[in-house]
Amino acid sequence: MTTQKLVSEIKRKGSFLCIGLDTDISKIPSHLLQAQDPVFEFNKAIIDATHHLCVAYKPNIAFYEANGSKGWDSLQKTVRYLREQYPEIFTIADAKRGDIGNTSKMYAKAFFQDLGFDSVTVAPYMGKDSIEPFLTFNDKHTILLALTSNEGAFDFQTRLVDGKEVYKTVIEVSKGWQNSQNLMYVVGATKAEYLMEIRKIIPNNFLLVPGVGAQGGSLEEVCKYGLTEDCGLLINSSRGIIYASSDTDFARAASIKAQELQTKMAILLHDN
Ligand SMILES: O=C(O)c1cc(=O)[nH]c(=O)n1[C@@H]1O[C@H](COP(=O)(O)O)[C@@H](O)[C@H]1O
Repeated sequence: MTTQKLVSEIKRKGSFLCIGLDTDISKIPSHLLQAQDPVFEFNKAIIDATHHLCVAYKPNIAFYEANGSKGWDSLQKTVRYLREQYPEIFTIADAKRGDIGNTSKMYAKAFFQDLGFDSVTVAPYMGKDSIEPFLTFNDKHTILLALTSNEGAFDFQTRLVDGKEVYKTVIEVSKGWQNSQNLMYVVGATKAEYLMEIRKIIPNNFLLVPGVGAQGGSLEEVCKYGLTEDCGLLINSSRGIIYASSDTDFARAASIKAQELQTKMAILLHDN
């Protein structure tokens, strides 16, 4: 999907919500466990109930890999379902990959070609040649971890090296790579106070912002410095939406939570 198309969907829906499909088999309502593929049935119900309120879904690959080949099957079915039923939705493989060039080439093939995701999250630690294979795909997006939402972000990312925070160096250097127009960046909602500085370096790039809801980040705080003319934000919530209820009404409960965020987003977009 092109960035232009993503922006037009954001404007059309009045939403920059990304729903995280961190589908944990141990948290799925018990009535679904008799289904042949409970994870897919859960995802399908969540998607059907919320697709009009969000612009993106982000399956976290760990939750699927943890179920072995069955998990990979559930993932494949989920992405196929999204592409066929809701082709206007932006899909994110939250895989946090990145390796030497020929290995990254295989990761890029797996997520962009085989599974058909629009984007994938990658870790910048191994540098340019570990990211370039992802960037060569047209109309696919590589989402680089910049400043993450967790406490461990302070271990390396905010450390000064040659007088500059490591996360700033990651953003500045990656901006110079070939096909860097295909880059988006992860900035945790719990780190909203850093966004003014980040926007000075990348005034327009899209940011994937996880950490509202369960991790305590604030939507309003993120928007204060993160919003751009073209929105420039995808705000993710996973547990706060998909586990709003553990009963038979789980999909409806998820749509109520998504609606709460979408309503706030529509106002923020309007006032921007
Ligand atoms: O890359 C991510 O999506 C990510 C980066 C980050 O800095 N923090 C973070 O929480 N995430 C992911 O975003 C999701 C957050 O889930 P909730 O805290 O349940 O909303 C999880 O899938 C995390 O793996």
